Amino acid sequence: MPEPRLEGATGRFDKVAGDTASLAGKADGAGVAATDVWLDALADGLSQKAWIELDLSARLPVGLIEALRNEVEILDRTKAMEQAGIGRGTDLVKDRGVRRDRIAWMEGFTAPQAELFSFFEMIRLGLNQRLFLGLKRYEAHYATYQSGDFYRRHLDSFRGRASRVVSLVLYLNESWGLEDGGELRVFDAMDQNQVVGLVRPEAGRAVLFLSEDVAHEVLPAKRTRYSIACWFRQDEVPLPL
Ligand SMILES: O=C(O)CCC(=O)C(=O)O
Ligand SMILES: [Fe+2]
Repeated sequence: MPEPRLEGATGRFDKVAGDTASLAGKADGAGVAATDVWLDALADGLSQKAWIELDLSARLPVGLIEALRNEVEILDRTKAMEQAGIGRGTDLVKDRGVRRDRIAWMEGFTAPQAELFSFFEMIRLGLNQRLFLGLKRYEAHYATYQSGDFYRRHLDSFRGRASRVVSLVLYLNESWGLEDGGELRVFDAMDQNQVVGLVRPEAGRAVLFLSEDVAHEVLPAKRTRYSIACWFRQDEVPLPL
């Protein structure tokens, strides 16, 4: 019975679905229904194969990707980005043999970040409603990989920690060619030696995957590569990853 389910979905979702519709420039019922169908596809992708590749360029407000790229370019140029590590707090290890990117955590205060955060919030609620994941919040950072930088194969979360549950990576790079390298290599959730995807970090492309199950790796970039990584988490306060 699809109708009652959809009605229930939009009912519980009113505020967020409304935000999304206005983000997409259509505040009508069709916009809300289209968002529901899209969220269904995300949930299906995660539950069936643990990861999904997306094109968010038409889903995000016009100009947002460019505005975010401008922000990260400024952060990068002003040396406001810090060497990324592995782990958190006292467990944080900065190992340049594993990852070489630099990051800047997002606070959501600038207009582009606030718009992006309302989009993340819509995804958080949409996934909770469909997959009962109990995602309480999300955290996000910009990342820059300079030419030669990489991030070796890893999982974003360790099983059983109930911390990072769903990962989302959004790319911000215009005209990224094959010769630019820097693809995200995605491994099978069941067999970490089997490559199941190679995602070019082109502006508007994104990947969504289960943080505990899907190993992935950033191949060496051959020019500066900008992205945003976001993690939807089950814990209220940051626990070690
Ligand atoms: O930028 C990417 O493609 C993935 C980054 C990543 O795996 C991470 O930050 O954990
Ligand atoms: Fe990762």
